[in-house]
Amino acid sequence: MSRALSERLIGIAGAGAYVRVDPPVLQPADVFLDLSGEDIRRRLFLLDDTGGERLCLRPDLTIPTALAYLGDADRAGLPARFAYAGKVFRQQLAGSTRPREIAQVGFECFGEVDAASADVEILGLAVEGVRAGGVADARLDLGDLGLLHGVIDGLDMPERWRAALKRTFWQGGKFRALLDRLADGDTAPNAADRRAFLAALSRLDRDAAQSMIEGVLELAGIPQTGGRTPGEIARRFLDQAADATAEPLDARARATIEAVLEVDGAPRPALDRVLEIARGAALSIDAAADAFTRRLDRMEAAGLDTASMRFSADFGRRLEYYTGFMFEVVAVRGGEDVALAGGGRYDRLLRELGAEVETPAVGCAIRIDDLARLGQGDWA
Ligand SMILES: N[C@@H](Cc1c[nH]c[nH+]1)C(=O)O
Repeated sequence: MSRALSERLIGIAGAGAYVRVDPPVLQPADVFLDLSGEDIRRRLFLLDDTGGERLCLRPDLTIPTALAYLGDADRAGLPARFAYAGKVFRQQLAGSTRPREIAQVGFECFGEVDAASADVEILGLAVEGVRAGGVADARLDLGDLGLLHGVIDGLDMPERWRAALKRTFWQGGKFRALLDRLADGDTAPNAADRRAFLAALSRLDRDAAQSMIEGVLELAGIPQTGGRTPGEIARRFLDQAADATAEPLDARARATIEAVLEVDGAPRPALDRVLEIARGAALSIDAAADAFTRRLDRMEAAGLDTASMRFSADFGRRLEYYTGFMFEVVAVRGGEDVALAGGGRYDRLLRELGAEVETPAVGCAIRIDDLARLGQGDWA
């Protein structure tokens, strides 16, 4: 890891504005299993402490920074800004050439009520950081969960489906398979048998069915698969049972979601297109659209050229704690996109970690090794 580059980037936040933190590499695993999403949880390096505690190597520094903030009684509830430099650890699939150890410099801003200005402050640090690392031709990709959630929340469907759509909207094939299942039902070859089984399950008392399935899994010696506990697997079974007997997703609702997710391009015209689709489906997403516009106004006031940015409604990141604005700073080399920095807004995470008051948050991380490799500077 290029220490010189890390130090230089930490410095761009300005002396004193961001407090430097250095959270432990070993973290309690459960928090990450619960809050960072399925993709990261499959990539966790898990370890058992002899004391019985389940630990992991930190897969990111946002959650450890939030935990450090919440652990400091003098600070909790007050706005605070933190900077860090360190490695995160993620398992890679067999054959992947992606690194397991990733050096990051990051910035987190907690408790700032002016969301648009905090978003732009963080975006500005990422852009400036990448430029300071010697990459001057990076592109900015933007996403916004607010718009998509506004649309999904306005459509008629069970709450569980909304949550599933929000979790998978950026995952291409997996998302299409989910839409197919919600709209057409289960069409797998053994669908009739599965349906009969799931329908029988859905008639049982939920708690009794849950403990029965958990019992079967434990009896079969399946303690945990793909990072899921028997309890979670049982819950998913029961959810599928409920889905199998629910009214299918309406064709118009499906078409609306698909049309929104196709929107891609410069942010202002893209927003107009999303609004047009929402209006056509009699949905009101004014609050999300206003927040989006306010943020663009702030970006322009800060001297950023929004017309050259690329908004995609299906832009998503692997981490599931994001709740609104998301972005990546991307360089193209040899025809390949290399994401040098990324981040976004995560307004629920601190509450989920135990904060006593609403604590909006936004942050970003810059990937140091890729930046040092691509940049013009001599950072070795
Ligand atoms: N932790 C995220 C970046 C981020 C910081 N804050 C919010 N997001 C990552 O590893 O990509």
